[in-house]
Amino acid sequence: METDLRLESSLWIGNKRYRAVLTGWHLKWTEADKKNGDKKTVSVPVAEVVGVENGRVEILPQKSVEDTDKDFTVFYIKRSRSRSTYGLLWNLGRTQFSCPSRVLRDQWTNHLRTALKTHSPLRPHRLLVFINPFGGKKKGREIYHSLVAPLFELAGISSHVIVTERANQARDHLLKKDLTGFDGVVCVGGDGMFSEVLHGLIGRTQQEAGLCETDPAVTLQPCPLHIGIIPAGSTDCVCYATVGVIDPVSSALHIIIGDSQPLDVCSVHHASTLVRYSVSLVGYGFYGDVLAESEKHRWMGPLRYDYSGTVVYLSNRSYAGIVQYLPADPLLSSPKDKTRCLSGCNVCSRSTERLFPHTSDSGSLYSSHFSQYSNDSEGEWVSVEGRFRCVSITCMSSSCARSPLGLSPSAHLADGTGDLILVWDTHPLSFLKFLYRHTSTQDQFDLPFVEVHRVKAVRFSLPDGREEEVHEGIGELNRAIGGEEREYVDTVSRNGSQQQLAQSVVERETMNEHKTVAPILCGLCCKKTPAVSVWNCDGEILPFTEIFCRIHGQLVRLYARGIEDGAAMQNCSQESDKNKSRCITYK
Ligand SMILES: Nc1ncnc2c1ncn2[C@@H]1O[C@H](COP(=O)(O)OP(=O)(O)OP(=O)(O)O)[C@@H](O)[C@H]1O
Ligand SMILES: CCCCCCCCCCCCC/C=C/[C@@H](O)[C@H](CO)NC(C)=O
Ligand SMILES: [Ca+2]
Repeated sequence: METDLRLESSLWIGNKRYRAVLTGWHLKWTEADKKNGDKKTVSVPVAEVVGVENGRVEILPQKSVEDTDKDFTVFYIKRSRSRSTYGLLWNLGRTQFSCPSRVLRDQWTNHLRTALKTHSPLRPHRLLVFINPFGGKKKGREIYHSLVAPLFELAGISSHVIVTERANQARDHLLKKDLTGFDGVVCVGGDGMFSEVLHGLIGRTQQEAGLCETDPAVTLQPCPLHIGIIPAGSTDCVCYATVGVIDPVSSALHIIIGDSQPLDVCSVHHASTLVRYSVSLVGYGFYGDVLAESEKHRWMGPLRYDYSGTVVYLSNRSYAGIVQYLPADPLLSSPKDKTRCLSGCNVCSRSTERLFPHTSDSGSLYSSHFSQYSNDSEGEWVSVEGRFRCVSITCMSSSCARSPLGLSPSAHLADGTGDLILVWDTHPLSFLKFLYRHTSTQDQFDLPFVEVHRVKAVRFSLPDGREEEVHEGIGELNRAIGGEEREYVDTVSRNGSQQQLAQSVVERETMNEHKTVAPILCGLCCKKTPAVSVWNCDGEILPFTEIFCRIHGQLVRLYARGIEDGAAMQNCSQESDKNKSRCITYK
């Protein structure tokens, strides 16, 4: 294969002559009329070529084509460091080559296109795109049409675009409609929009596999379709933690080249109900209260979280609870080992082998069942009880612009575990120190009132009698402010079979808002600390307090590759001559 695709000739860029070589894996060009020592080689991996066009072509900010018959243009990925974040920005690099003849030009474009097909098997051909026109700063449509669609067109990807008209439209579409022919699903929006796609795809996959999602002991089937995220929300935590930057062009390029990042998913259950799935934060106490408070101030846009964080901090609350957890194998990794899960992470790669032992490559992953849960039951549960400022479970670092290293900086995207962070009740200033450390590089776990455990499952319950106390409190408050009593659990019909799914607070517009914000109102207006908080599940409020969480290793795959280590890529420029050419594109 390698020899078939090899092509070598002189090509011109402007008025300079280059020796260009296509080896199958790389396209390289070296200035020809320079002394050996001054020769610089640019090397682009074929896997990072975005498209090849005849003529002299430009795409962004506007498409322009000069249709000459001896020229061709190669578009590829070019990295640059982002000033504000840890990861690398991906931009569209472009080089226009001139050939001595049309025949040679056609040979180059044909060889390059064949090399692309051969070496990038996961590149999508057809995508289903959901745009939330109201997410974040309400720029989803503009972002997609001006920055993303031209790149998809260049890469030959056809997209079916749906601009949503209501919450949960994307989830319902994925649960019920024909998905034949699509390679992946793209969401343009924030974490809430991603969550819709996550629920739709996981639900659809289990439905087709005949598996019951409500049973926490069931080994769920990994989803066959990849998910792409074009960030256009308020927090965009999932995008930040899996790509390292919030940048629609970088994300579009990861989708185009068919990057593949497995992701752990936490299923949250109450009694015999599946409540929701989460990939980032399942948080009780501070993070739940901040979310409930922020829902009242949606009109503030992304700023609502800062405002609500301050209000909730000042209300100085802690909550009683019993936390039980099933520790993960401490020999594999630790949340305090100060490592970071970066692109090509060894801990995650070894987990793939452990979770899917019968598969040597990711392609056959979807046909395998993993027996993780039966192993889980061999572990010993640990139980703690007391008053907590917050209890958080996160399957990944949950980094975002507010917290660049995240809630748990050493958490892994795809190791089949989550990190349980217990913040015991403490003095308000000590808690502020804990919160502040999220925004810096200081260790938020190096505090006497904070514990962190790597876990496979967690159960949270209230001390005896508290659950009734809560419901009475909320009921009384509702009666006082004119709210209605209503059951939270919704019944969703899927393919004729009735399946219980806790109602998402995405549908909060149609819900009794007083119920979800009742504890907050209690705290602020009635000057009485509520007995319970609410759970924040990836930005949605859960309708239950007592929950059971289980981590499902690598249940979905994103068009991403984890965070590329900017510092390591930068060091490439100091590499030995042998590696230098490989590194030039990283500068
Ligand atoms: N057309 C629509 N009208 C109203 N709500 C919608 C619509 N489309 C999607 N939604 C819902 O809007 C919610 C918020 O959207 P999204 O996540 O895109 O933005 P965000 O909340 O600003 O960002 P983040 O979740 O990152 O904080 C989602 O939970 C989604 O279900
Ligand atoms: C007194 C001011 C307090 C400032 C607190 C700073 C701490 C920042 C920690 C941010 C963690 C965000 C975790 C991500 C959660 C997402 O899943 C979710 C959905 O987008 N976002 C939110 C805000 O709940
Ligand atoms: Ca994990």
